[in-house]
Amino acid sequence: MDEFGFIDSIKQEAYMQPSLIRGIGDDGAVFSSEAGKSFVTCIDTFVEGVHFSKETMQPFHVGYRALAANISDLAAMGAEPAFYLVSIVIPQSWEMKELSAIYAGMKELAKKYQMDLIGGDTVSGESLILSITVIGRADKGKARYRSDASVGDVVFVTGTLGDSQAGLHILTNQGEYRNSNYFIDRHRMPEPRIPFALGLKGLSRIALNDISDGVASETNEIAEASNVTIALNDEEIPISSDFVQFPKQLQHQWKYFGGEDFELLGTVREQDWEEVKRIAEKTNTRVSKIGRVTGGYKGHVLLKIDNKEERLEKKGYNHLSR
Ligand SMILES: Nc1ncnc2c1ncn2[C@@H]1O[C@H](COP(=O)(O)OP(=O)(O)OP(=O)(O)O)[C@@H](O)[C@H]1O
Ligand SMILES: Cc1ncc(C[n+]2csc(CCOP(=O)(O)O)c2C)c(N)n1
Ligand SMILES: [Mg+2]
Ligand SMILES: [Mg+2]
Ligand SMILES: [Mg+2]
Repeated sequence: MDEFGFIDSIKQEAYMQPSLIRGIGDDGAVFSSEAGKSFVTCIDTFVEGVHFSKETMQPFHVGYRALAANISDLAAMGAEPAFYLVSIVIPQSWEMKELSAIYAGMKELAKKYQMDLIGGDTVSGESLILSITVIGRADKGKARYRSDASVGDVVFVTGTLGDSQAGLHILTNQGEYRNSNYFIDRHRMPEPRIPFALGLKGLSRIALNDISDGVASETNEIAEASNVTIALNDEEIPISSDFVQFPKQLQHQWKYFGGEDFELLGTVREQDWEEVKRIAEKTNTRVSKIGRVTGGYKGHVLLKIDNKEERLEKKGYNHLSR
């Protein structure tokens, strides 16, 4: 199969989004804007040897995880997913059936959110790289920013933290672990929190960020963007029941600095916290209050742990720490 045959093979037979005018097959895709809506776009890249290896993921997971990370950014912006474009760099060593499986992984998740694949690019290269652009829409004035935290807000997080790195650890280390499939799935097939994020549309103000690099890094991002201090409480950080089987030091490392959990971190007014809990229940999403926004130092995160309060540094997965 050549480049054009490949493009034909990944093309959807029918599109789901009514605003799409022209999808795959021309120099660009065309879709119409909608009254009262703003577009939101995000791009993230997924690289063999950096984000995955043949040891940690099957081709299906590669596609699923790469698109999930992008949809998670749409959730963090309060946007409803609509379209995606995929740029793929393909090494000689990857077979056509593996490439089809990558697209099957993306398609499974795309179908869930009625997203259409409307374009991309195909080139050969040395390692497998997927770069995905997603396009979503938010009601005008309702995109959610990292800069919207205010003193007095409740800080919350969805799901449990550290599971993805526990899964990666299981996949790359020998050993017997309880519930290993749960942790492996959390690493390979994270669930973007779209229903929860869209359920919060009614709130007048909420700061949101998604956890790709670890809650320490993302909490610092909100604190910096909003010019506030955020105080977290270690005892309130949610972990899954079998997370305690790992050494204490690894638990600490993974939940604060591990990343790839793709949970949402947010801050809301105290009086809106009940509504957040109601929407979480309605959308089957676990949510936990983990701290408070306070005044004082601007752009700092403090962590109460073992009866001490210390600074939680903006450390975590960083591609350019050299
Ligand atoms: N190479 C780049 N060129 C232009 N803008 C960039 C580049 N890299 C990042 N950005 C922009 O910087 C901001 C922060 O991006 P960042 O990638 O840190 O966020 P994220 O996608 O939520 O996190 P992650 O990549 O860890 O999932 C975004 O506005 C992003 O578009
Ligand atoms: C084989 C293998 N080795 C290491 C890791 C760990 N890892 C890679 S990227 C990243 C942060 C998120 O990246 P980004 O900021 O690009 O979203 C993390 C925690 C992995 N997933 N697979
Ligand atoms: Mg990014
Ligand atoms: Mg993000
Ligand atoms: Mg990152």
